[in-house]
Amino acid sequence: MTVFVADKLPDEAISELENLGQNVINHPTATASDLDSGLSDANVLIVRSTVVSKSCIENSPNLSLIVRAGAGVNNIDIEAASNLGIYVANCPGKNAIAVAELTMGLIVSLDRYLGDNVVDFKAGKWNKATYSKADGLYGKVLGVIGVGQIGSEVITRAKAFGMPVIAWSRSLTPQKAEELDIIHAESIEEVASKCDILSVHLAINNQTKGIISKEVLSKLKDGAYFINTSRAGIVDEDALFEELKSGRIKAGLDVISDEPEFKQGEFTSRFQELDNVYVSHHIGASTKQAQLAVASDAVDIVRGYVQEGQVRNWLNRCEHTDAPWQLVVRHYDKPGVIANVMNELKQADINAQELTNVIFEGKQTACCTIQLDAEPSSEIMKSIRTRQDEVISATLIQL
Ligand SMILES: NC(=O)c1ccc[n+]([C@@H]2O[C@H](COP(=O)([O-])OP(=O)(O)OC[C@H]3O[C@@H](n4cnc5c(N)ncnc54)[C@H](O)[C@@H]3O)[C@@H](O)[C@H]2O)c1
Ligand SMILES: O=C(O)CC[C@@H](O)C(=O)O
Repeated sequence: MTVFVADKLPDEAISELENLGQNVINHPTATASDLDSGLSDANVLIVRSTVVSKSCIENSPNLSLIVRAGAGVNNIDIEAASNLGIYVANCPGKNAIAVAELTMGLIVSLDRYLGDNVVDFKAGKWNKATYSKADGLYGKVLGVIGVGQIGSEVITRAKAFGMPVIAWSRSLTPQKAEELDIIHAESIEEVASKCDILSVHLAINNQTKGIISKEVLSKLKDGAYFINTSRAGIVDEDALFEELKSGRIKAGLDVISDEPEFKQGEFTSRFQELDNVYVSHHIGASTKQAQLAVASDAVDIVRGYVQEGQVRNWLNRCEHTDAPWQLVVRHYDKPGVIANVMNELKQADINAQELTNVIFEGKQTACCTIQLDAEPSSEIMKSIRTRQDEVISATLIQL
């Protein structure tokens, strides 16, 4: 197989892929436009933030697996991949600690004006007078939106700072909050109005786009900090800009909507004109520790695929087929048995949606489970059962 790596992965990961016997094409500086015209040979594509568009997917005839070496998958056109039966997988949680560390770093930096301290120092200015006005973090309430892998790591670290935590997450119950020793909020607005620092850790999708709305931001206390290390689209960025311009709040952002695709070069952003915002260069995941952990997970996904045909962390699998019937056929393990069962179903225009076949010790017998979109008639069932040299039993289950 050919594995195309369209982003920077550690050298160790490239060697591991080669050691799997794969033909590896390593393109660490690839951009979306490099991929848009398609990859003629690639069977597997590994990316970090590089955009994998519909055009790339539709013009890559041999592509069967896309691995996101990271958590968020909004840079991959998953619908286009699903339409062509291409697996999409990611590496969740492997960079969560790194992002949580940056989150705490942004909070400390805002409180102590660390960015400005350094800029003034390099410019030959001593400014203890201005930078001695930090508030301190102990006892400040941290609001967390999204208690997933990163949100959980942030909570752990906030507690070590002596910061009480109030959180909202779609699956956070009062009981779970009690177990985590945090305060449960009924809504994002409630968190925003009660916290001193609001940090967002949601995945971006149709439901979460713009979820940190103008209204949510307006609920923040005067002097509050807003931290975003998730995705720019989670927040109404125009509303955020206006709040920051008014000087009412401060922000630490690792993600902004005009983030350049290139890794190094000149660029402009409206946030550059504001003193009360620190923008880091989308480096949440970029510690050596996290990159090694993510890359090793990505290689492991490829290993499972090429060696066992299994895709770990498969994201675009249909969770529920809605198949109303399941046919379980225990059978002798010999050629044509499943084909004969499928032929019976085909003649009745019944579609098999998911099919698994497992084999018993001794390799004499096997069991095939088939999910069906319609009920086979008693004649079909009888016909399947009649082949006694092939079929041990055939059972129909309504799901
Ligand atoms: N700055 C960086 O470099 C960096 C690195 C890693 C991840 N991220 C971003 O952080 C996000 C979170 O990462 P994670 O590892 O914690 O992921 P995760 O899957 O563990 O957590 C995602 C959270 O989003 C919530 N969520 C998802 N869909 C939702 C919906 N429709 N409504 C309400 N809540 C919803 C989940 O319930 C969960 O709490 C990623 O999706 C990615 O965009 C950024
Ligand atoms: O790979 C990166 O540099 C960023 C990854 C990060 O945004 C993620 O979602 O995992």
